[in-house]
Parts: sequence; C-alpha cells; structure tokens
Amino acid sequence: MKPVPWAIMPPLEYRHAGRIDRPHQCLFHCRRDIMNVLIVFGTTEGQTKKVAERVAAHFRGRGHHVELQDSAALASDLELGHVDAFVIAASVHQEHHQEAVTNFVFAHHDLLSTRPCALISVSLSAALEGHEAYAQRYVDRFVSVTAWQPRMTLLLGGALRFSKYDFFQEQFVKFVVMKSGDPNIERDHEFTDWNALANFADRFLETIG
Ligand SMILES: Cc1cc2nc3c(=O)[nH]c(=O)nc-3n(C[C@H](O)[C@H](O)[C@H](O)COP(=O)(O)O)c2cc1C
Repeated sequence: MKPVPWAIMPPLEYRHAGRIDRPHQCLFHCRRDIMNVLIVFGTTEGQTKKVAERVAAHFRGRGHHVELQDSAALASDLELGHVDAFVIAASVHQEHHQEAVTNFVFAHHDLLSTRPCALISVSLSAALEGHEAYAQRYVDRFVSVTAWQPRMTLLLGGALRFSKYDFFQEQFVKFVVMKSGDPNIERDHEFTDWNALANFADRFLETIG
C-alpha cells in the first residue's frame, strides 16, 4: 500500500475542550522546521495577554518566529501571506469572546481555513468544577458564528481580579458566572493552568512541525 502523504492525513486527534474530536479536514500549505506563527489575542483585564505572551515565549523557545497582535489594535491592511500557523486567544465576558477577535476571524476566514489554527478560550467557567459545559458552549457559539473550525481548541481557566472590578463586574462574576457568590473566591485569584497551556502549545507544534 502506498503511504498517504502527510498533507491529506491529518493528525489522529484534536484537543477540543478536553475531549477528542474528529479532525477538521483541511489541507495545510507547508511543513517546515521554522515557522512564522501569528498569535492574535483579545483581552479585557489582561489575563489573555499574559496567556498569549506565554505561548509566544514557548514557541520562540522552540526556534519559531512569532508575532503577537492585540485584536484591539489590528491594522486593517494586515499582510498575512507569510504566516504559517495562527493561534487565536480570546477571553469570555458576558458569555462572548471579544468582538475584535470575531471580526478578525471573519475578515481572514479564507486564509485561516488553509492554515493550521489553534483557539484558546479563556474563561472562568473553564476553571470552575461543573461549569465546563458553559466554557464549551462559548466556543461552540464562536465556531458557529464565524463558521471557522480551529484545528485544536483549549478551554483555559482565567483569573479573577476583584480588586479591579467595579460593582457591576463584581456582581456579574459572583452571581451570573459563579452562580453562588462563593465567599472563598472573593479575592484575586489566577486559575490558569500554565502546564496545560505549555502541553497544548507543544501538541499544536507537533501537528504542524
Ligand atoms: C464582567 C465580567 C464578565 C465575565 N463573564 C464571564 C462569562 O460569561 N463566563 C465566564 O466563564 N467567565 C466570565 N468572566 C471571567 C473572565 O473570562 C476571566 O476573568 C478571564 O480571565 C478574563 O480574561 P482577560 O483578563 O484576558 O479579559 C467574566 C469576567 C468579568 C469581569
């Protein structure tokens, strides 16, 4: 039997919210040792910026070229032809990811569909026991609205910054997201699992490198 070229044989598994999904069937244009990776992030209080910077440092440590772009400051004439792979990272507020990230995906949908892409969705639900289904739902909605299917998805816990929230933000987080106002979590807290993020970044590189 003739070996199947790698380009039409996608990796066996994709991490999608902790479960293994069937791979998205798309062709990738290259397979190189050193890649140009663009990380586009959306952040409201800063945690996803930190996540994006961590991924960038991780990739650079593996010898790849990385550009970081805040979705809130993207140029409209962005030249992306040289980008070999994309990481989109966005956080969830009131059940939605940043609109600027959604717009970026809309605007570059065709290109994104021909390159390996990973989505990192940062939320509180991803870190709260019993709330994983909510975290998954935010991603499902994002994928459905943009009609864009990332190759891999990570649901990542974010952070709570009660010391910085105004009254409305505090009430929303306590009673809408956490559903209870758990007094044990009424202080700043970082839930991000940095090891899970590093593993995810390595697995993504494995699928394209
Ligand atoms: C006003 C507000 C609304 C939020 N809404 C949600 C939500 O609907 N679902 C959720 O899981 N997390 C929610 N979060 C938690 C954020 O996703 C979490 O704090 C994340 O770390 C924010 O990332 P960022 O600092 O990059 O913006 C909310 C946080 C705030 C302050």
